Amino acid sequence: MVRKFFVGGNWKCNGTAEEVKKIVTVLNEAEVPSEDDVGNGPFFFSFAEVVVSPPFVFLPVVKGLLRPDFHVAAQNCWVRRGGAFTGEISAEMLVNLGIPWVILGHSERRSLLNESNEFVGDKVAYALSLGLKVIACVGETLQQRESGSTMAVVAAQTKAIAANVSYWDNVVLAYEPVWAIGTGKVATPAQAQEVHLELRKWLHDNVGAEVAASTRIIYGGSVNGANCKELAGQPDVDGFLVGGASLKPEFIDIIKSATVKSQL
Ligand SMILES: O=C(CO)COP(=O)(O)O
Repeated sequence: MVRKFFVGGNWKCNGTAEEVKKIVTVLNEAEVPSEDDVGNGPFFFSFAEVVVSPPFVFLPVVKGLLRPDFHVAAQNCWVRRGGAFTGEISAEMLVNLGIPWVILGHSERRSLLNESNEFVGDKVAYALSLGLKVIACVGETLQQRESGSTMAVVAAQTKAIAANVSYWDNVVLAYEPVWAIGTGKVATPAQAQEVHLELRKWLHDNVGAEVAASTRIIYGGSVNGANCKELAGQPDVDGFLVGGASLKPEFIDIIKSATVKSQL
């Protein structure tokens, strides 16, 4: 089963107009492997799908300047049709601007803005209904991990997402343990693989074998240029959602870790 390696850069609430242009220049000048470089391994992985997610206000400029083989994502969108919702950005607006992807259910929104599993599920449903592709995030807190409830937590989050998906080709599942986000404390490759495998089993048992085999499950949480290769070597890690390091030139090294798949 071909699962194209996926590397997302979540810029979060960072950057000035000048800084954003500089990051785009670095991305545009990067030499990244072609499909030929990585497409001949036993799993026929082709070169990574790269999606960067600037803050809303920079989306048009980034989309306008970014190389055509990389794409952009919004970091959120409103749960239903736009209207009298001050401060919100609707899925219709993203479609209107030609933004193909949206990140939904990020842990920072779940914890800081109280987004529940159901609310995230409703957002997923609405975004998908308009043809947007969704990076849907799940992940446990340190307390949940230490109390042994990691799988129960991510399964409940995934269930609320899955209940709203009928076409899985437009969904990437991002496993982002909260304790690893922005902390410099990355999950070990074994810890990441363990949860990714469980998530794939969950998809197998609750959605179907084909969806489980074809859906990209990506890891996020303190991924950097130094740890990405070992993580990418895990069989059920299909790419990354990168925060801090996506603002730096080492993001290119993370993209290049896609080549690890062809060497497995
Ligand atoms: O939240 C993340 C990506 O969505 C991960 O952030 P860091 O890579 O900064 O830990």
